[in-house]
Amino acid sequence: MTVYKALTIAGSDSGGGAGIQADLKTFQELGVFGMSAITAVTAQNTLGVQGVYPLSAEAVAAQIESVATDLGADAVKTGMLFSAEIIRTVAEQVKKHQWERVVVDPVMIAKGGAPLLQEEAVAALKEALLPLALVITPNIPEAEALTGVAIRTMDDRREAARLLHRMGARYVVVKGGHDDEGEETVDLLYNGSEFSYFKSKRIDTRHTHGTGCTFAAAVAAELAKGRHPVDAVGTAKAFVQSAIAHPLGIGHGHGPTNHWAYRQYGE
Ligand SMILES: Nc1ncnc2c1ncn2[C@@H]1O[C@H](COP(=O)(O)OP(=O)(O)O)[C@@H](O)[C@H]1O
Ligand SMILES: Cc1ncc(COP(=O)(O)OP(=O)(O)O)c(N)n1
Repeated sequence: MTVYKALTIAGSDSGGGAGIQADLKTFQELGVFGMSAITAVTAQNTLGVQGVYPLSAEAVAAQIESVATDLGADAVKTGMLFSAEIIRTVAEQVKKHQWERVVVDPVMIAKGGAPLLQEEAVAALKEALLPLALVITPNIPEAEALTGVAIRTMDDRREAARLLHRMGARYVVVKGGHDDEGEETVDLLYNGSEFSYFKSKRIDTRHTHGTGCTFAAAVAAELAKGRHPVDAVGTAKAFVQSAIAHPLGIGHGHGPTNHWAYRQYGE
């Protein structure tokens, strides 16, 4: 039996909806063995982020080395990286282990407004990590912060995607969850020459905590199995749609998505 393996390098969400926890659940649901290197511990629940406790860059590097030198990884996903120092360490590790199937989810701010990346670390993300990404998955505010383009229209999104591709990411997905106009959510994908659009019915719900992590983790899981990035994005869109459409209804705020919905109910 071939065992496909994916490594997530991200923050821990004690509430289980986002971060490392969302990534590992998604890997498992898509039939991929999940491994983790934790960058920061957050005290977090459906009401917000109550605390952020970063690990040292040395601790992050040690976790990655442990995975790389024994188990290996077919794909790698990065999420909350918190500081420029951790970003540079992760970039060095990606290069050292010659990982190519790398998904960079440039996590900056939680939906409730809590910062998960220091402001001065945005430059390091652009310079050190973005050029190593096979797929980058910013939401609209993250694409704006990385490119300086104010995104109001689909044309603006295409412009931001072109710039992100020019910075070195081979496939750019500018997700549409924050564009609350229209009946559909549209994720735009750019491969350097053409655009494709992944559309689904917009679900009217407040239970969207962790959608971005779940989406990027699903892309990484599919890449780990050897899928083409475009097919991986298609599966990720269907996975997250099902996870939002079948909410668990837990917690008192913005609840987590349902990571087993895709397996249980399909798309
Ligand atoms: N209300 C919604 N209905 C359907 N899909 C959604 C909804 N909100 C977000 N999504 C999808 O969830 C994924 C994450 O989107 P987004 O909210 O833009 O990212 P983030 O969680 O990083 O802010 C995308 O595939 C997006 O299309
Ligand atoms: C530890 C941790 N990492 C990432 C996030 C952001 O997750 P995201 O999928 O963008 O979902 P929201 O926080 O925006 O609901 C996080 N919250 N915690």
